[in-house]
Amino acid sequence: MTDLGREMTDTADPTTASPTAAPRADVPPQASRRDRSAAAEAAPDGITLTGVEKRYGSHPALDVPHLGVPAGSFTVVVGPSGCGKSTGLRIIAGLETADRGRVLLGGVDVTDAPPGERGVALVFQDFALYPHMTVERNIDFNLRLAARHDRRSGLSRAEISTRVAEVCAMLGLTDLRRRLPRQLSGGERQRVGLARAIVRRPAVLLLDEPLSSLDALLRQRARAELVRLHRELGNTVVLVTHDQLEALSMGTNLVVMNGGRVAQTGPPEQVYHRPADTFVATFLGSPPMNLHTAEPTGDGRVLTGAGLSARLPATPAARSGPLPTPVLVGWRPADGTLEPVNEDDPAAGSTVTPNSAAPPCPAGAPASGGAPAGDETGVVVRGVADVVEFTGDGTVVTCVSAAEGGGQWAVSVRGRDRVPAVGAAVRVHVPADRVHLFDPTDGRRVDG
Ligand SMILES: Nc1ncnc2c1ncn2[C@@H]1O[C@H](COP(=O)(O)OP(=O)(O)OP(=O)(O)O)[C@@H](O)[C@H]1O
Repeated sequence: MTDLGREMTDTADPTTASPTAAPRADVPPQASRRDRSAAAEAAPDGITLTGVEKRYGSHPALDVPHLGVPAGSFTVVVGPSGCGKSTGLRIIAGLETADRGRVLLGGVDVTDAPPGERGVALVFQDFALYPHMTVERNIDFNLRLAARHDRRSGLSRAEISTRVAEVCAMLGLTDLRRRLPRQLSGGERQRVGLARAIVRRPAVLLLDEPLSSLDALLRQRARAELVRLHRELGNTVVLVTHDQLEALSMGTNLVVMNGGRVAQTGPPEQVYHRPADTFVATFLGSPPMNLHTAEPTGDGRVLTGAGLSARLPATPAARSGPLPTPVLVGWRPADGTLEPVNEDDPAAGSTVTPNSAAPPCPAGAPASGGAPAGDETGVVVRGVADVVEFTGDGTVVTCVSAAEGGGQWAVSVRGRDRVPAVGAAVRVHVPADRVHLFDPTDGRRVDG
């Protein structure tokens, strides 16, 4: 038996899926495998889940009434451990069967199709490589298999060799090409798994934490390469991650999951700046969004809480009806600006130490310790610096509220701006357009 002949007996591995691509919307569900694959190569398409539910025993792992992954998008799925991210990916790949619901790839119902016929490539966190094959053979295996099956549409030896060389260079594997998987570190094995999937240029690429074992530098490189690859291929990528930076920076589309459900979807900027509820608001962003309980007074434009006062604009965009009482006031640590503390402020009296060569606090800023001055809108919070953490490109100052019951909150100080010393009184202003309002009873956003 030739090498390839021996390798071909190993094709039971579902993670290698089909060497072709995903089906297309204009191909009917009953289309043959060959038709689906040919159409898919011409135009990759999106993914739709409808009414998908999955339980393990009595535990509901996934409950997705509807989720659309746009064709050609780079969709990042993020959420806490155990929220159903991998289960969803495995159901799309056909490695897991949903209890109910349908999975459509490019409008074609593949719910009952085996993994190998779905035209997707899936890369796991712990991708299983063929132990008896070198790195190079692991990577080019599916391409050689496809070429062997279909000599007309398969790639030539030279084309395969070029693609493998490209992908090895991209993932820093060139010098490891002759090694066996057992001679690689965990991170190197993971890179081979990734190379093996992307070398096929699949129309749908599913990535389950594919970068988690890489060191910071390689991870940064692989991130950029994946984004570039997606731009070049225009395929549909779904990447599962725990990593905030990956979630916000890599994708064109973000899916935030919580407890088996989709909490919010949309472009990353939109989800970050307009979180639908307190879960999304506090899950995305580091440090997380600060939340304070406050009571609207008068016409609802003025809010007061422990160590907090706020004045909202007269006509807040898209807000309908009165605010709930109490209401949760949210702001991101990076949206707050340190202001000078008035000597009369009950929390004042401590000093502020400058960073070396740092500019002073903003000149001309209102110096009152209470509500935003004059007609100014926004939120003012007051507290005492408790923990000061240097993060490289800034500093995070965690403060204890100036008033009892106001809890803790954090403000990010950019670059070399002045940083309060531990124990210093701190006053932070947040502009009105950076303030988020939520209903404490269900956590839903109430300001549009
Ligand atoms: N084979 C299984 N048997 C029983 N329970 C399972 C099985 N697979 C997953 N689960 C449970 O289903 C839920 C969802 O698991 P899943 O692996 O999809 O979560 P996840 O969001 O990918 O988590 P992580 O980020 O930790 O990988 C979890 O509570 C998990 O314990």
